Amino acid sequence: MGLVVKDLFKKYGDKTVVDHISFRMDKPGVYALLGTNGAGKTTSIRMILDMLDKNGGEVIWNDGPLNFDTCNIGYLAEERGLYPKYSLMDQIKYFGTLRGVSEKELDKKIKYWAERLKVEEYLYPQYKDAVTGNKINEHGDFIDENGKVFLTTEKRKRVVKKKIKPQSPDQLSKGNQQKIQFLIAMLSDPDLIVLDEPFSGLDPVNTDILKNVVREQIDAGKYIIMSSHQMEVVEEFCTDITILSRSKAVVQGNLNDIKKSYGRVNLNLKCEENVDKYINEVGAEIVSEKENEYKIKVKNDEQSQKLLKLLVDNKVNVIRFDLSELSLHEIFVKEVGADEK
Ligand SMILES: Nc1ncnc2c1ncn2[C@@H]1O[C@H](COP(=O)(O)OP(=O)(O)OP(=O)(O)O)[C@@H](O)[C@H]1O
Repeated sequence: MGLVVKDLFKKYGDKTVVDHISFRMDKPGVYALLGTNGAGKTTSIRMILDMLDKNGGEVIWNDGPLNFDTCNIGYLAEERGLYPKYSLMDQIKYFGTLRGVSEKELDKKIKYWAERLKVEEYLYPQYKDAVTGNKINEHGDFIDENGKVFLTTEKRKRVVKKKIKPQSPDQLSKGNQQKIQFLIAMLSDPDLIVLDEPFSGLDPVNTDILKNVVREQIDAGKYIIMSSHQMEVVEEFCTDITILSRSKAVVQGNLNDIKKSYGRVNLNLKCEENVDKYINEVGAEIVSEKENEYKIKVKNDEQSQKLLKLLVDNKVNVIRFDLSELSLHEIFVKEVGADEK
């Protein structure tokens, strides 16, 4: 069981845009496909999903070729894919049916995901009191932003309902369109979830909503491929990565192993006095310093231990001596930055 991507190759005219990319997912989890703009992530994803012809390579899902017939796929594309003028609900139902969700199931699933992603107000009729403009439920009770009743119809003198129509995609913000497309991707309860820039355009609250859903899907044993420029978010989820640069894989493998291979080279040091001279003596690099609190780049463990010994021997009061590995962001910049110059 799993996904195998072998030797993917794509050319447009003379230009190679995906140059022999291979990776595999033997178990559920998140695989991150990272890279600079134009590195070939979206093209790779489309070839993996059999939405774009390849010039070479193959993609295998559970011992057979991968496509929308052989695998229950949920795909969130990078670009907006909704028809601007048609009703959102009609489109969601249309795409849900295309993905094989039965009509009976569809309404329940849409309702569930609309609640989870907090997009109900764009999909279902909303009611307002025509006199006060206050939000009311279908019985005429006053409700707050979370739909909680705070004044019942019995206690109110009169009820004047005004129905607000659900919206069409062109009336939605970029982030809400993104959430609707994510909702569509999740309708079939997919086994393979492919998210191309899932967090782009989302505010921190909605980013958290989506992160929670991703966590849940990981726990449910789903295979997830994620492409993103937001390294901190990807780092939270992924176990394995490929970093693409100019169509080629420049870094690939298990993220922990990759981090280990660079060593613990980030040192946060806090002392009770200025220790520039000791840091310079061992040849480490001061990245920043504020009130005797240093961010330092060391070459290796030997250099950091030498510094610690020097501080202790000279009776410096050390408040913090904290070594850590490179972040994914730093690895990305290190590997791809040189290529881009
Ligand atoms: N239909 C096409 N015809 C010609 N070139 C194309 C076509 N589609 C993509 N490309 C080129 O292929 C390369 C890879 O594009 P792709 O969209 O896969 O990059 P990406 O890594 O997803 O970038 P981004 O992070 O900016 O979305 C780019 O140089 C792009 O210009």
